[in-house]
Amino acid sequence: MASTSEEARAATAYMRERLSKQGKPSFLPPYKIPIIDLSPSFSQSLSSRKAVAAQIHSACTTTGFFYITHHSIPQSTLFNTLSLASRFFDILSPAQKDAIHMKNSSLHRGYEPASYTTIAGDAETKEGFNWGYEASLDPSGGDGRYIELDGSTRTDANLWPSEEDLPGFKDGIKEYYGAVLQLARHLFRLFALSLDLDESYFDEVMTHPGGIARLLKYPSAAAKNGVNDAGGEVEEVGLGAHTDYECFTLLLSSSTPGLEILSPSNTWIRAEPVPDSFIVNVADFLMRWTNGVYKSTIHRVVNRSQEERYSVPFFFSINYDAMVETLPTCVSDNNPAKFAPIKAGEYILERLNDATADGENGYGSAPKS
Ligand SMILES: O=C(O)CCC(=O)C(=O)O
Ligand SMILES: [Fe+2]
Repeated sequence: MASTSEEARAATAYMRERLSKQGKPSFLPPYKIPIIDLSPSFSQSLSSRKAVAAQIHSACTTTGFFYITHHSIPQSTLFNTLSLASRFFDILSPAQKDAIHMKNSSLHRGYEPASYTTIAGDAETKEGFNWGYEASLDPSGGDGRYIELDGSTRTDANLWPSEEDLPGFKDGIKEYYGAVLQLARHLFRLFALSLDLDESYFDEVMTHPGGIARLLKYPSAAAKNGVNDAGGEVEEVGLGAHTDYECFTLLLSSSTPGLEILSPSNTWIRAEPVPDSFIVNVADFLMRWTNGVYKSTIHRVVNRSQEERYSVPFFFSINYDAMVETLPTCVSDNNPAKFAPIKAGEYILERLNDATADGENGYGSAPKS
């Protein structure tokens, strides 16, 4: 079995190979991203919950991406969160942003200017702000045992703008983060059912879970696009092609499209925004944990519209100190366990470091120079 760093390198090589075959963007719908109505998952009836789990299983073994609707987070919370994102980027001055710059964080937290990351040598257009789990943001209060990606017990990793600079920001973040964290826990119980495991199978590894979230702003195409030598439009990539590293991502976005998914035939498919939904995608740690049964799909963001795009991804991980081995229901004679047991935090940190080492994008992206 490969070592963790060999695995990280293999993941990067896999993505390069796929991208070398990519076709022109294709916006025909040969590949449909399913929409799953979560309402029955809140029912007392196990068979209703299992029916939702079956849809999750089908999506995770094919597209690796799905939308969820009727997820229980009020529309007003979604709206307020996207407003927080626009306030953060538009109100804070360059000096106020610089005071919480990601360069001051060993754990990739804080403000990330567009120029901070590159994709194939060009700056990505997105601006970001990253933060992670704090027990004070967890409606369950946590279990007092949170550890950081680097194994430390520090509680000061996040870099927040001051209340004076951005009144109400931290309270708004707390409301959103708490809601999305509880939704992720609910979803992970459905994931357990979807994998033929007891519904409570993952409960003990989500008591102090890793959960990085980001605010992202992608400027409009009008603000960014130039014209190339042949007179065609130059397309600027907002966020380069990547897979996510954790268990799964819950993505909230404004109504401006931009997210694209690499289909099995290596064409880019647009994920059109669905009102009041989240997009959920399987990430690499869960793909590994399920022995490759659940698919972590390559995606990127290109804002081709005349409007800005705002998005707020939440990357749900289990407790970073949890040791996992391949799920028993994902191993068979035809599909023997491919991966060695591993600690969640160790895997994610290795992937972040690998992304940093080769100077490419991804959460934890490398500085440009
Ligand atoms: O902004 C988006 O729509 C996607 C963001 C994303 O893929 C990421 O941050 O990993
Ligand atoms: Fe992503």
